[in-house]
Amino acid sequence: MISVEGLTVAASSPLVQGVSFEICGGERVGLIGESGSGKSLTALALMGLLPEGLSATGEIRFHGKQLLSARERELSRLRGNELAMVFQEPMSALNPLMRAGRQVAESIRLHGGKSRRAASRRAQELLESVQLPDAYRAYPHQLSGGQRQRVMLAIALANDPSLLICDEPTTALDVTVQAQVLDLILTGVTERSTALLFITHDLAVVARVCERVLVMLDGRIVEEGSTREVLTNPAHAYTRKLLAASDLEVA
Ligand SMILES: Nc1ncnc2c1ncn2[C@@H]1O[C@H](COP(=O)(O)OP(=O)(O)OP(=O)(O)O)[C@@H](O)[C@H]1O
Repeated sequence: MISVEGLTVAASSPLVQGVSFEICGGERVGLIGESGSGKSLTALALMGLLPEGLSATGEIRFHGKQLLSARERELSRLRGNELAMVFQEPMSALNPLMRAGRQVAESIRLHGGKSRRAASRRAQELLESVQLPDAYRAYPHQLSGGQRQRVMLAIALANDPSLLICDEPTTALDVTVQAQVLDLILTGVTERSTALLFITHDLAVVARVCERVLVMLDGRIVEEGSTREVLTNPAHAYTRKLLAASDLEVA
């Protein structure tokens, strides 16, 4: 479904180097590694959203299409439709002046060609599916951090994407809220057979959510395997260090 081959992201020097991996339809893959290891830049390169001044080389194929050489018009057609992303900070991704329900509905209308009425109805259903039945008319500032992140999830899943990328979606939330948002992500992708690339530095989250895991260090993938394999029998010294530093108990 998506395959990344020799992805390098560079400013004046390389920040991500020769990264290769594949994600199959419906597969849930974790991307772990310490701060600055290149996880977010890898995700942004997949979305075609790298900050100015950074350039990507290599190959990213999504359903056979080359993304790195795709025109912006093609990429924006894919984003929010086939390819969706949830960021760490929902407030910066939401429009503060637009009611939550309308933001979900707009995302449906932009890609789905539904009538205004049908899109509003679907937006309400999506808000119910993330357990926010009363949020349609709320503005983002009237919602809590966890509620905003659930609105973002409803927007990201609105058009049944084939790949959802989550970049530390629960890091800014309270622990109890984290678990709820994680469950909703898991349910949302499972129901749709959406593949998931989940970026986190929390191994417990990986153990709960992901079937396979990629470990990044200094811009490269240093280990990959099934979550169980990597967490019970890590091959790379860095992965062993990550495991030792976590309080994860792997049976
Ligand atoms: N716009 C930019 N220009 C130059 N360097 C950048 C830019 N964005 C990120 N970097 C650098 O690239 C490296 C990788 O950053 P990235 O954000 O991908 O790390 P990360 O693994 O996602 O970290 P975190 O867990 O803190 O989000 C870091 O050293 C960072 O300082």
